Amino acid sequence: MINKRISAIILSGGKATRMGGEKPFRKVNNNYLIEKVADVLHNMELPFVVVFKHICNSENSANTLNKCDIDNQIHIFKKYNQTITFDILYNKGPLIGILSGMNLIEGGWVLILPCDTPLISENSIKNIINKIPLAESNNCNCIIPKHENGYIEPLFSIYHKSTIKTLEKIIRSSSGDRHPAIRQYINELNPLFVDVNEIDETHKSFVNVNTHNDLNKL
Ligand SMILES: Nc1nc2c(ncn2[C@@H]2O[C@H](COP(=O)(O)OP(=O)(O)OP(=O)(O)O)[C@@H](O)[C@H]2O)c(=O)[nH]1
Repeated sequence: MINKRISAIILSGGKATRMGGEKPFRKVNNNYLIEKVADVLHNMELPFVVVFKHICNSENSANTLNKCDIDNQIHIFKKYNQTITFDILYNKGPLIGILSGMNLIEGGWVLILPCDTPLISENSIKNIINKIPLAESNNCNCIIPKHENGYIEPLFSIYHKSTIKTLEKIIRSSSGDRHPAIRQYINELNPLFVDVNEIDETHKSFVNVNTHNDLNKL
């Protein structure tokens, strides 16, 4: 049984422009893409919040979710019996997804996962969660996998709920159409960077699906 101080957020919004939209509900074999990630969390008995895109499909608030979106979202709610929610702002990128999910989580550590990593393994999640005691003893408030070349995996990371104030500040100060940068969030935190090989030596858990070609290769 996983410690209840840990919850997860599955980021399931975004425009998915490279895929032509609707990334969470693209079919992989007989499952939706998002179910690959949700199944792993479900098997681990980790509570989670799924954050879908803002209920308006455009700046025009009259253009809201269609029936198919809603049916798919209800399917996820019924299948896992976990909270589903929506971005509180339109088109602001993954940070608004994290904030929208964190708003519904009482406290503790929050594992952030994208919906588009169908090769994610239970072991990789256990490995990052096992870094929490080290983060706590070093007063770190997030745990971020890092590759040898310096590339980081901020959407397969753990953040402490106490970082929500920093997140709100960054989102509030962002302007125009540009998405607030996740790097800016991390720069204001005290991260524990961990070698990706300690999380998943195959790196498969970090492989994300962006195009139809990526989907066909699975
Ligand atoms: N809730 C939420 N999730 C997002 C948002 N933007 C991206 N994501 C999620 O973050 C993960 C990585 O997304 P990307 O592939 O970088 O962006 P995308 O918008 O899905 O796709 P592209 O438009 O092709 O870049 C995916 O799981 C997305 O569902 C957002 O604005 N809100």
